[in-house]
Amino acid sequence: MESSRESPVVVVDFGAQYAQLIARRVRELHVYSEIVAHTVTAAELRARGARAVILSGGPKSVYVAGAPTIDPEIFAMGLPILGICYGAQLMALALGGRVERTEVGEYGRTAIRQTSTAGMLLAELPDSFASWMSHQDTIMAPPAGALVTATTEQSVVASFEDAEQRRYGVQFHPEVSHGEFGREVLHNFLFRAAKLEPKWTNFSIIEESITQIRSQVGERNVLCALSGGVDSTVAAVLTHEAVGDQLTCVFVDTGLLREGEADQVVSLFSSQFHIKLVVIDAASQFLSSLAGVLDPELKRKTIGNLFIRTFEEAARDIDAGGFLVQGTLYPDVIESGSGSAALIKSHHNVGGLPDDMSFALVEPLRFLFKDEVRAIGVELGIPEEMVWRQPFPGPGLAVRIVGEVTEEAVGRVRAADRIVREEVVRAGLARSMWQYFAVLAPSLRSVGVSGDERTYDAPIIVRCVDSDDAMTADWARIPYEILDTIAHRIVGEVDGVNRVVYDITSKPPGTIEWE
Ligand SMILES: Nc1ncnc2c1ncn2[C@@H]1O[C@H](COP(=O)(O)OP(=O)(O)OP(=O)(O)O)[C@@H](O)[C@H]1O
Ligand SMILES: O=c1[nH]c(=O)c2[nH+]cn([C@@H]3O[C@H](COP(=O)(O)O)[C@@H](O)[C@H]3O)c2[nH]1
Ligand SMILES: NC(=O)CC[C@H](N)C(=O)O
Ligand SMILES: [Mg+2]
Repeated sequence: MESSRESPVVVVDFGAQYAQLIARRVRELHVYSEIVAHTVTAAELRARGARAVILSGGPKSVYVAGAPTIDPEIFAMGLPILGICYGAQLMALALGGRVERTEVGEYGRTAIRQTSTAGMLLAELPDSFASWMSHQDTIMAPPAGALVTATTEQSVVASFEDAEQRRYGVQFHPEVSHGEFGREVLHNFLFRAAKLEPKWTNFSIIEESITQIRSQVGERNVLCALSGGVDSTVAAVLTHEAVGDQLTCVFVDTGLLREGEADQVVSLFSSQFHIKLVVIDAASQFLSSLAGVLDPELKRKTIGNLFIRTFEEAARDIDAGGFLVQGTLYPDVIESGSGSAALIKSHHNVGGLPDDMSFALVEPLRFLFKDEVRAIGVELGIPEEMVWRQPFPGPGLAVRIVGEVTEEAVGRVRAADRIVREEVVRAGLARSMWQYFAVLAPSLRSVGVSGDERTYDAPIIVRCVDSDDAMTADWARIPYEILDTIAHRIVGEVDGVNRVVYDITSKPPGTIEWE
């Protein structure tokens, strides 16, 4: 059976972090997919021509009052349904199974074991593999009549299926890049269980974006917030293709950048592109506005505000037409708490924007993930060193200081960051890791001894992670000798630091940055 824009696989969103990722994975398997809110009715699904339904994860617990539910008629439509995490829990609850809060949650890599060979969803997969989990609640009994096809140490029911009713559920997340065989699980659902055909082909994102920018901007001038990172560089190049010289890029030196960053960005950008670039030094405003700010959300909002006020000032100078291009990606949007998704952190360029902002936003990458943007960057001929630069957040070193941002703290974390980068590059590991950096916890002091003297100083946390899209991440297994060199250099070269620790938390349950 074909799936097209007229007959999609519908992802029902319960406030998931990963709903967009599910739809993307389905489309990558050449089946058209779109997302709807959990308030969708059976009649609406019928009207949309839905061919199959995927119920997403979500932050709530299915058994609490007010938790999002679904029109029960959807289960009676005869459509193939796959529940993922919250979605699977909801199916269990609605269809005669049982869900309970357990004492031990499962977060990140989790070994899963098949308990039946009769199932379709895990067909042709190894008996045991590493799934990726993010849950506290557990399905104790599957829907009535369903077969339990896998378990883990903590999950009585890690997957279930009822082939006759065409209902399938997984506690793990096949859509994230960190688990093994996720693609195969979705493949089995779409092609074995739902019997769809892989006929849909993706549109050209580059062509569509250029057309879209042109029609949004028209003849007016436009300003682009340029950080030198891959997202804003791609956004700038797409906009330049669309409206040429109507574009001016603005790079803000926030005083929260890495060592040498401002000069490097400006010289690399100017040497590669013929696009107008304005540089604004706003370091003293950023530092003074952050004085006394301890709360990470307030910090992020303060920074988001300042960025916009800085762009507004720049816009007055260059007669910008009221448009601001940003390299916003989907993770920035979802983590900032869009729709029914929980707020994880306000990214400065989304949740950190002031309410009274006068710009209309131009965000060609808003529904994409970084690995997709990198692929576009390569296609646009953007140099490798820009495409593969490690991501650096707009709020910069401010979210790598756990506590107040002072000039002294910025100096310390900047020096430690330089050491981490130098050693990672020297070891030839830069390209293999997603991000590698230092975090300073100035108020968490510990006792040390150096040169026979007592010290009472702050620790530096070294954070190196592997990821494809920042939605999930794992700590990088970098060789001990490199960690050892980094640690020695940091305590030897950075003032006020007497201890170095390595962060071995995956995302989930951690995030990549500390604030
Ligand atoms: N220093 C800056 N000056 C101007 N704009 C900025 C600056 N830092 C961030 N931005 C804007 O905020 C957006 C989001 O920042 P983000 O760090 O997510 O993307 P990026 O810097 O383009 O890419 P990367 O994630 O690879 O660092 C950027 O795309 C850019 O539009
Ligand atoms: O431009 C940005 N503005 C922000 O406010 C922001 N917060 C986090 N990040 C980056 O986003 C990715 C996911 O971060 P977390 O796992 O810490 O949520 C990681 O790559 C982070 O470095 C940001 N980028
Ligand atoms: N990722 C999810 O869907 C989580 C579901 C639910 N909130 C739990 O903790 O079990
Ligand atoms: Mg950046």
